[in-house]
Amino acid sequence: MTILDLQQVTKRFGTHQVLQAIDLQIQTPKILALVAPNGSGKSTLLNIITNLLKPDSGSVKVFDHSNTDAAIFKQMTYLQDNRVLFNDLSGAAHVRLVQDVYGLPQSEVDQLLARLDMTAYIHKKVAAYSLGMKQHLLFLLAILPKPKLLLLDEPLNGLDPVAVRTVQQILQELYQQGTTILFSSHNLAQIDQLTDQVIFLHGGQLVAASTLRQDKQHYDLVFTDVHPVQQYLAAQDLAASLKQPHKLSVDLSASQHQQLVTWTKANGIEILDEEHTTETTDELYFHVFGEDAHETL
Ligand SMILES: Nc1ncnc2c1ncn2[C@@H]1O[C@H](COP(=O)(O)OP(=O)(O)OP(=O)(O)O)[C@@H](O)[C@H]1O
Repeated sequence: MTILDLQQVTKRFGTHQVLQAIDLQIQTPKILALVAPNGSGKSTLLNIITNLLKPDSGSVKVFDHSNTDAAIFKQMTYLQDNRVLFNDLSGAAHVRLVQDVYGLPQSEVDQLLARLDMTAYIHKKVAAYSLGMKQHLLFLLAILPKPKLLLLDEPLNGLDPVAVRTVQQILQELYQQGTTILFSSHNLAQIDQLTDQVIFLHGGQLVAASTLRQDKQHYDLVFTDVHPVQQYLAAQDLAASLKQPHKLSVDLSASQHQQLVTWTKANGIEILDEEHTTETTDELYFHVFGEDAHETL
């Protein structure tokens, strides 16, 4: 069974092509982060998956059913932004609505209320909630049904560090119990704490960070003779920087690295030391979106 299957999904607002032929297949449970600058179409994509918005073309299937089939909502929940909450209702009233629909025992609700430290304000009206309190409530409502597919639009927004940790722990537990989690976030360090599976939405298309990570790694290399290596790398169009008299920093794919090793051996140059690091999501973000992204963060 395919958990999520998006085929050639497109969406345009006026002349703005927000999503261009998006394909995304999730076959096994995972935690997947959706990352892009503001206004790139993350919410649009999540809204299309949950059938709140119709794509211009393409198809969306959830657990092998069309996303227009209401039955999928027994297994899929969605944390949207807090405008979906009712200001005149208490948090408890929101919880009761979800509890009734999904037939959830009170003991489970109480346990989560305590864990999320919400008992002090759950009976107050949402109108009196802070941003963080609303975010807690949205998160609680989304996880209560123990969905098999959990979609979260910026779930860590407005949460203090303790709450971030609790939410991260709960998400990890859900994942370990078989839930697939697709969430958007701008906080790249928090993403790295949760998952190494990241997809960037760039120019209306999805780019998997894993392909970029596998593609290039950052190498610090110490050579017996650095000058010929600099010439070799320049001839390959690879930008290397000299860090110390014998040390070069360069981004290389696995095959480029192998070729360099072969070339140094053939030319009597020894690699005295080698360290390589995988790019963090933060580094990859700037790699994908460039400096323009800085202004939109
Ligand atoms: N209903 C709509 N009508 C017209 N334009 C829209 C509509 N909804 C979204 N857009 C536009 O589509 C683009 C993508 O918006 P979206 O909210 O999906 O981005 P996002 O990546 O979630 O942004 P953010 O990170 O700021 O939440 C934006 O340019 C936005 O102005």
